[in-house]
This record gives sequence, structure tokens and C-alpha cells, in this order.
Amino acid sequence: MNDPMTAPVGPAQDTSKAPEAAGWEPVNVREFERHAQLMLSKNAFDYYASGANDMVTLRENRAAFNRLRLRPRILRDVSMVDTSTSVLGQKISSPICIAPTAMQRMAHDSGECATAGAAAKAGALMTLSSWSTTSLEDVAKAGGPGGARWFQLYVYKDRKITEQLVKRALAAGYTALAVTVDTPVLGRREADMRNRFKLPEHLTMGNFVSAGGAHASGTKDGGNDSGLAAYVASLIDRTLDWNDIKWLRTICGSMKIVVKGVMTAEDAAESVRQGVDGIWVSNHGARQLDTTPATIEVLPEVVAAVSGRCEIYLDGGICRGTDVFKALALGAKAVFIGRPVLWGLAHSGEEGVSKVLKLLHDELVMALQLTGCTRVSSASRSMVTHQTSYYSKL
Ligand SMILES: Cc1cc2nc3c(=O)[nH]c(=O)nc-3n(C[C@H](O)[C@H](O)[C@H](O)COP(=O)(O)O)c2cc1C
Ligand SMILES: CCCCC(=O)C(=O)O
Repeated sequence: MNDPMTAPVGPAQDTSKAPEAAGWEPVNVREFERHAQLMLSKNAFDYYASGANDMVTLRENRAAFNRLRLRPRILRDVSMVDTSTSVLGQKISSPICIAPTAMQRMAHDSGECATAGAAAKAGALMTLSSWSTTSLEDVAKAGGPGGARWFQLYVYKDRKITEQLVKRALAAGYTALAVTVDTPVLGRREADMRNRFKLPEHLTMGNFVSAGGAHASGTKDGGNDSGLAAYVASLIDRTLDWNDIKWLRTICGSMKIVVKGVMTAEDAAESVRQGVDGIWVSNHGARQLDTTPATIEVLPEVVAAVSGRCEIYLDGGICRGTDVFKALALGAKAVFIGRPVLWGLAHSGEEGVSKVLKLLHDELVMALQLTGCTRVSSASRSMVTHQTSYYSKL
């Protein structure tokens, strides 16, 4: 078996429903990924799994968690553990939330509706991608009235289309807009270039069916390149700046605004000055600018710059309960998972997403118990240290 730390990402085997996958019950997130690799087409798996360029940051997002060491406390009665918390005033059962990932129906035909169903059953917060293969209204229905939902926004050059999208999200009960600010152009994803990635013919960008044309058809024809890169270049607004965040504030009604893709103390401080409600530390799952640090490495500078003035979230590379614990201990209010949800979907639709959420939840509970914590707010800065801190004391 490949070493999970060094295993290359892709290329995927093109053996959908491979016999090796049958009857295999993955016991951790990395095994769900390997299972998905057997189940999915190469076009889909490579798109989901890969990062930008040399994928230095993709490996770092994982490796940086593993360089952190936990300092457990003992004899603290951990018979009862409460993982519930809140984000932007909304109660959720766990700090493990679902990040927006585009085009989920390539992973399983039930796609985003299955994710919404699993999230609602677990009491988890789901963020829906602008690039959902199901309309935001149908996803809201699938999650039911009680589901906690945010909408991820890509700002289109066509501001009428952007505005309609925001208004529809508000009407459908999404409570926050996660505005993605790290994608003025699409990162260079070489697997997608090689595969000439495209959305399968039977799928559409579900939020743009009425807009029609290229907006709806998505990434059907990339010519000699990734179809996704062509879509972004022609339709997504790369002039986006802070004035647009102000503009969004005027049209988003009661929805809160979270900026997704903050990676520096400077931008965190500016985000607070601009009055955003939340800061989402993310390097887009290492799919945009390669050789940025891991998100867990920049979290401390963001936390220091924000100094409690708004909530901070983190995503990138989370695949263990101990990763969640480390992010919380270093100051994140909640974490988001991207690819693990896709691996759950590929395994068995809604049931698979439920399994992944439960797996990570159970691992988090154990991480809390074994560090002597009975609630997520007890995960503290003193319980995490860098591995080198031990060597410096020798
Ligand atoms: C296949 C895929 C599609 C994604 N699509 C979107 C998207 O539509 N909008 C967005 O803001 N981020 C998108 N992201 C980034 C995720 O929201 C998140 O930042 C990232 O996946 C977290 O890292 P992880 O996959 O290691 O958990 C996508 C990531 C992946 C892997
Ligand atoms: C503009 C990019 C859309 C999907 C996405 O965010 C991703 O593939 O990472």
C-alpha cells in the first residue's frame, strides 16, 4: 500500500465499479479516497483530487498538521463530550462543516442533494458551491427547513447574473455568503489539462439553467486545455476588489458575509476593517497558487491580526479528528472539509457522506477525550506545539 503521506495524487484508474472496491469498508478518510479512485472516471477523480502545479501546497496542507504535536492533559473525567458549537450565531452539532466543492454529481448521481441530506441528518453546516450541478433551491429542499446552509459565491462578469444568484440564495434560506476571493483566474491543474477536463454531457451548472448558454453548459469544450480554465477566463470577474464586497453587502439582505481564501495577517486585518462577518482561511485545497504555506501554518498570524473581532474558519487537508482539534486549539471557530465529502459521495451517495461525517466526528470526540477536553472550546493553544520544540530542548 502507498504511504499516505507521499502517495502521488492520481493518475486514477479508469475502472469504474472496480471489483477491488466492492465490499471494501474504508476505515479512514485516506481509504475513502483510494476507494473513490477505483469508483470514479479519471476525468472526475483527477479533477477532485489534484492541486495546482507541482502540488507542493497539496502535500503541505497534510504534512503541516503532522508536524504539530499534541500535549494531552490527564485525569479530567471525559465520560461526557459535547462537540456542539455555533457559527455566526447559528448552532451546529459539530465544528466540522462542509466546504463548497463544484460539480458533485460527477461523484454520485445524487450529488449536492445527497450532501445536503447527510449534513441535515448530522446537524452539520453545508456550504453549497456556485458551481453546483443541482440548483440551490433543490439543494435547500433536500436539506429541509432545519438545515444550516451557506452559499459560496463566484462573482460573474455579468453582474445581473451575480445579483440574481445572491437574491435566490437569500430567498432559499441560505444564511451567509462565502465569497471566494482566491480565484480571479483558475490555478494550473495539469491533470485537468492532460485530461481536457469537461463536465459530462448529462450534467449542467444547476444554478444557471435559466441563464442558459455557456453559463449553464459549464465546461463542455476546453479545446486543448482544461474546460474549467476556459469557463473561468470567459465568465468570472477578475476585477473583483473590496468595493465589490461593499456592493455585495447592499444586495445580500440578512445574509452574513464571509471572505473565503484569506492567507495573510494583512488581508485578515483588512477584512476586519471592511466589516466582514467571518474570515475563512483557505488556499482553495491547494488548487490555486502553489507553494503557499499550509493553512494550519498561517492560522496563528490570522488569529493574532483579528484579535477576536470576528470568527475565523479554516480548511485544507483535514482528514483526521486530530487535525480538527489542532485547528480549534490554534483559534479556528470551525473547520471545513472539501475532498473527504466527495470521497463519501463516490462511495455511496448520502450514506457515504454520512459515514465520512461520522468517522471524523468520532475521531474528534476521541481526540478531545484523549487530550482531556469535554467540549470544543477546551481545546487550547497550550495543547499544540511544533515538533521541533522538543528537539530545541534536548
Ligand atoms: C473538487 C473541488 C472543487 C472545489 N470547488 C470549489 C468551489 O466551487 N468554490 C470554492 O470556493 N471552493 C471550491 N473548492 C475549494 C474547497 O471549498 C476547499 O477550500 C478545499 O477543498 C479544502 O481542502 P480539502 O479538500 O483538503 O478539504 C473546491 C475544491 C475541490 C477539491
Ligand atoms: C472557479 C473554479 C471552480 C471550481 C473550483 O473552485 C475548483 O475546481 O477548485
